[in-house]
Amino acid sequence: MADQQAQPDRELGPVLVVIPTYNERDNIGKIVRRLHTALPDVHALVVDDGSPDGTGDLADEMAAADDRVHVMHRTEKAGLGAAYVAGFRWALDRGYAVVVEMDADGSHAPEDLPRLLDALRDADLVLGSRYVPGGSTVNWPKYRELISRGGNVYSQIALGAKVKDITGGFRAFRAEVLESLKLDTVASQGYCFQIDLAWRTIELGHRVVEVPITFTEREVGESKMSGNIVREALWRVTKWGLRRRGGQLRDLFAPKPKTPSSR
Ligand SMILES: Nc1nc2c(ncn2[C@@H]2O[C@H](COP(=O)(O)OP(=O)(O)O[C@H]3O[C@H](CO)[C@@H](O)[C@H](O)[C@@H]3O)[C@@H](O)[C@H]2O)c(=O)[nH]1
Repeated sequence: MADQQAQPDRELGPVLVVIPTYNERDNIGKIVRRLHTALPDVHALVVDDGSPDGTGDLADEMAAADDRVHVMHRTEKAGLGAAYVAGFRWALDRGYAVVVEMDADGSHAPEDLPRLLDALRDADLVLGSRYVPGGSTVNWPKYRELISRGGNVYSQIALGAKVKDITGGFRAFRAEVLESLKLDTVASQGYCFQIDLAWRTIELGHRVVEVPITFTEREVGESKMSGNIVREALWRVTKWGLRRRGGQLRDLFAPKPKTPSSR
């Protein structure tokens, strides 16, 4: 069971914030300090993919000095999705009740997390949303906003997803919901991991709500966004969408069960 010190809220239980890192040495200390100023009792797990800039070593020093900080070292850069799945398993094995996704680079404000956790009292997954009233982006290059908005519109059309920001990476899950998502079958590596998990959650009928957040472009370090990440999202969402339409067509043409009056 997770340390009781990690319990910020009697109703929700212990919270773990999973922070994936690749070359975030100049960001990780600051974001964890901000997190613990906003919510002193939550725990943080840094999932580092062998960052060449020494992020993992710095995270080890932070963990040695503060028992609310934990570190998972992975050998090589294997994508955001794989890092999160490993972090989620770690959380579930240790009995955390709430698992949060958050970037290391300050794009997501830890000061917004109390609002996400408040909303989780009446939900199973809370999405920090840039595209609901009150949400916004700051200093994001126009082309990034275009890709992000385009990805959301495409997901709405292909998957019928009703949420406005299915690609965002600041969100809070109830642990039992994560357990239900069949993490073993998650193959998404890049940012489409976000769509994958939100879509699985919606499909299972869990309660998903959006809370407005401000996403602020990082000031230090580089985004890991690439053409491959966009292409992966495109083909996976298209595949899921076609599968969904196939299912709908099958239902439409499936022989109807005979009712007693039609016999
Ligand atoms: N461990 C690990 N961490 C990674 C990897 N790739 C990225 N990260 C970490 O994941 C976080 C987000 O990566 P960025 O590359 O900074 O993301 P972004 O371009 O700002 O994209 C944001 O917006 C996307 C679109 O809405 C989101 O999908 C994404 O999650 C993120 O919030 C950062 O903490 C970064 O170090 C990886 O392969 N392995």
